Amino acid sequence: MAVILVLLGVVLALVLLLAALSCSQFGTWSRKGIPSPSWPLPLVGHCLRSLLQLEPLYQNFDRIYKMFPGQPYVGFYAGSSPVLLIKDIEAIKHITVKDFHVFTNHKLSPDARYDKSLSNFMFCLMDQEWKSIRVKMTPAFSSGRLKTMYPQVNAVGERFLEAIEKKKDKNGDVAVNPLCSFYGIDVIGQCAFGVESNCLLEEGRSPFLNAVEGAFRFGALEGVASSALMFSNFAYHVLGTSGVSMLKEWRTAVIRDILRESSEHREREPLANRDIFDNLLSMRKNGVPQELFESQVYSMLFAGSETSAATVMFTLWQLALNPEVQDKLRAELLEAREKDGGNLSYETMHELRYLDMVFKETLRLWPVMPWMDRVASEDYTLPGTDVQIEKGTLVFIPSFSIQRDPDIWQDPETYDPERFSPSNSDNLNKLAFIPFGAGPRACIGSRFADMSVKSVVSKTLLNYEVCLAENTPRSEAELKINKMAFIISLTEQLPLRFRKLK
Ligand code: HEM
Repeated sequence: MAVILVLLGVVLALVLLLAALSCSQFGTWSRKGIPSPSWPLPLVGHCLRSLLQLEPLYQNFDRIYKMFPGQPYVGFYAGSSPVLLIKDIEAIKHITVKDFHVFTNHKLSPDARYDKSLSNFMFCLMDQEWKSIRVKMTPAFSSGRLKTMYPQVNAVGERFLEAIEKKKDKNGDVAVNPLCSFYGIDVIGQCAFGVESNCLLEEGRSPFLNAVEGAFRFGALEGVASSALMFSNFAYHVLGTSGVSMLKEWRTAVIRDILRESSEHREREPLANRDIFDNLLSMRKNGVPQELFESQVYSMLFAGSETSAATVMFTLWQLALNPEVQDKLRAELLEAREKDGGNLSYETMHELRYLDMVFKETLRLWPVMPWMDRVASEDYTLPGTDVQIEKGTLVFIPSFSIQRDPDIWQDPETYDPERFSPSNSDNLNKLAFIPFGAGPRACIGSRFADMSVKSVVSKTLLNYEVCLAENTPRSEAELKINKMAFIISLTEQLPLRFRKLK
């Protein structure tokens, strides 16, 4: 009994010590005169609701954003870390573009001792190492390369239509989110992994899907490790040394085997038209080490599949909620298809103005990566202000909140593609539309995402009227948002009704 009491005493003392240490920076924002919500809590700062999984992180940040209307910056504490939330658009331009050399890196840069593969992902690489990989990967996303991948993407889109037919019930209802996820994985699998994955039609039987899910579906422990990495270096190292990390090597073993096979296959049977995977293979041939090469392949899959899938899902849902927008878009698509002799070409698809407006409006309301971060690599003063950002400070750019800010957007909660019409361009603050980030570190795959989302949405509308099913959520409040994920995703199936067009 006495031993137990002593042990409990030691644990309690340790927790109290940790709690006290975690508060050591809590005076940062008041010292600087930067507005900040009151009462940060030991160990969690202002993120208690997210840690208790009552709301996803982006909603937590959105609450903080809205607490200080009219203020350009807000300081808060994520765990023990002081974070500067930037609301001012000019300051965002400075951080992401003009003074990029100071804010080159993300905080999410895992320690290679615990997270070897992940620490080599393009998103996590730092400084020169990041630059060297980014430069090598950029040609994979040129217009010419995208055009040559368009037929491959279209072929996956055809399978999306087949999957709708296969899945729909007697009312024509289909849970659309799994199909969108399979579409996202098949497209990236095909163009960046060199595999004919066909998750759309094979579903559970697809070995590629099983491998991807095995490697990248994070559980609660991995979620804790990623939050710890973001918000408490100390907690991340404690977890790492105890064997808890985000992406365990054994998890990637199966997917690594598939990659080995697909690399050998591509070398034996090269494609006539080069794709992202060819670019990755050339990189390896030209001296990029195997581990770094593998991580770039995984990072395409990781960063490119669920993001595009969620965008397809939100677009179809918004079109079902807004039938007049859907009709207008279909009219544009039908006219273009007729002019093109029955098939939408790559060039035509990119000329379709209303399709682009719909794509942008969906990403304005649903930027599936709802915030971005940067870390200051040296002491920095925000131009035109006396706001000092010390070396090592974490800076957040809350795209979700900015893209719904009523001081920037008229009637921001309304889905209205017309706000992106050319006639409205004078009223639009383009810098406040940042679903793909901004500056040299913006999403490398944005144009690929544009192509793959528009392609499958066009195909769907040319073949189906997309309607609300009985149990489709009618409003945002009814959506069951995943409270654990960094990207915006749903925890429940989203049914939509598909009526075949004559
Ligand atoms: C609608 C779909 C997508 C959205 C909304 C999206 C959004 C983003 C955002 C916000 C960032 C961070 C940008 C920043 O910090 O400034 C990012 C980075 C990245 N994205 Fe995407 N993305 C999408 C699709 C894709 C696709 C299809 C690929 C690959 C084929 C991709 C690959 C990447 C990579 C590798 C990075 C890290 C870039 C770097 O650190 O240099 N993304 N994405």
